[in-house]
Amino acid sequence: MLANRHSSFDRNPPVIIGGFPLSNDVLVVHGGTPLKGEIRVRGAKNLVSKAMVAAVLGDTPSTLHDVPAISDVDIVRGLLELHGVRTTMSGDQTLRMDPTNVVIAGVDEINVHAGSSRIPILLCGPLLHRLGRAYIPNLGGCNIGGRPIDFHLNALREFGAVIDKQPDGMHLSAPQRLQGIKYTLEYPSVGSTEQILLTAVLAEGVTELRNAAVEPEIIDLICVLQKMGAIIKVHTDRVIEIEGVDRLHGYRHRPVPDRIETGSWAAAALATHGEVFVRGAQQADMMTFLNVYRSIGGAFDIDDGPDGGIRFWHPGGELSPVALETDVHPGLMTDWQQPLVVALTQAHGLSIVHETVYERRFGYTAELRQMGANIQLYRECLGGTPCRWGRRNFLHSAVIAGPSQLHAADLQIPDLRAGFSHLIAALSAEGTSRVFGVDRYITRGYEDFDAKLAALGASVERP
Ligand SMILES: CC(=O)N[C@H]1[C@@H](OP(=O)(O)OP(=O)(O)OC[C@H]2O[C@@H](n3ccc(=O)[nH]c3=O)[C@H](O)[C@@H]2O)O[C@H](CO)[C@@H](O)[C@@H]1O
Ligand SMILES: C=C(OP(=O)(O)O)C(=O)O
Repeated sequence: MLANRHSSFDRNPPVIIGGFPLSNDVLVVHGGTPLKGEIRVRGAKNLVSKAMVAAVLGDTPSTLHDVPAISDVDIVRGLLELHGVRTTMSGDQTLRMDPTNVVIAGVDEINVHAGSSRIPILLCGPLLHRLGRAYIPNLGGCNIGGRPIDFHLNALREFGAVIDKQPDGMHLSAPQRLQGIKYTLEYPSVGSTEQILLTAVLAEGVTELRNAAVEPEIIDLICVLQKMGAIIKVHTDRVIEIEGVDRLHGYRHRPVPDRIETGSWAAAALATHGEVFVRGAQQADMMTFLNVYRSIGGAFDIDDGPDGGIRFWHPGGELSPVALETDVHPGLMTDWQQPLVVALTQAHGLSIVHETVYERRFGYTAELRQMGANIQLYRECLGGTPCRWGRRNFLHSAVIAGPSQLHAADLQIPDLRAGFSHLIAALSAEGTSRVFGVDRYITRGYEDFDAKLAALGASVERP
């Protein structure tokens, strides 16, 4: 039985007294110690889970190396198993997936995964191709905005899928082989681009996708699909062309490293005046982050030899304020925003952060304010570019006045990256904080973070 902390939590919510769950899902953090040492990042959460879904498209087994031990991987593994894909994980975190006998899973079994992650919707195309029908439970993922799935559903309908939306999930069928489409995304959504890729590769004819997302994890998914036998051309200006083929086989793949985890530890090094070597991190996909890091006053050094990585540190002196906008790739990734904001509470002056990808990704700043940070939220687009959330009553711009001496607090984590940013804040604050919800949220995307914190000399304990 695979671990699924989310669904078991959802079915058996802990007793809550005084606003905090009474469980051992808490990390006690004695702040004030600079993080110093080395940790390793594995394959990116946002590629590994999609590559696992891609394995369903093949008619022979696939092997994925360097899979992180995170709960999102457990969830997708559980979903694949329910669909008859046999999975085995070896000691070095290599995952083998055998999709020879894909079956339709029971609705009740699948609903155990309702609300657990965003990944189930990506199974639509692969299951429709393999079985002619699919059942997709309601999605989960971080609560950072409305996160509609209209682009996914519109595209699937154009491919020829019939969709029956029910309160507890979606039943889909493909009365005949899905057909290639010409589709323009309203916004370069990562998930919708992956949906279209995973559906188009086995559809009949050519699919032309315009305004596609081109995040490094998407390019890596295209590499996976190409290894499986797909024909995919990435043109300039966000145009992707997919020539449908009749069959795909298994793949063997080593994923791109997790650039979000890398950025998170980098921000932690800066906020705690520390020095962290992130083994496995690669420069190319971190370029935008590295520019921002340097502008703030952080230092880094790149070792691009075999088994190299990136060393991040606070070089001493004052950190500088910056004006940032999150954006689709190659812009500054939204998932870096939350850890970076904690580092910006230590910069001297006013920083501006305009979140243009999600409309509600600043909720976590309430706890930072409680710790002494000076952060004001605004409905206006404070960056250079008006975004989709301007004039629509969303607090999606932040002004951070620093530096602030953070002090300890009890913190309730609201989502994955916010959780890591709360952890960074607690590590850099004076005194002892309790961070609640670490197992529920942080394990979604950070492998073995207790051990990594210990390796970096953090003073943390489990009560
Ligand atoms: C598992 C995974 O890979 N998650 C990542 C993925 O999320 P995810 O794939 O869910 O994010 P999207 O890129 O799809 O979402 C971006 C924006 O598009 C909107 N949208 C999306 C789909 C749709 O049908 N309609 C619509 O309006 C969303 O509400 C959001 O405002 O990309 C995000 C943007 O890089 C990252 O923050 C997430 O970490
Ligand atoms: C938003 C994130 O993930 P998800 O899309 O899985 O909720 C994230 O990884 O920060």
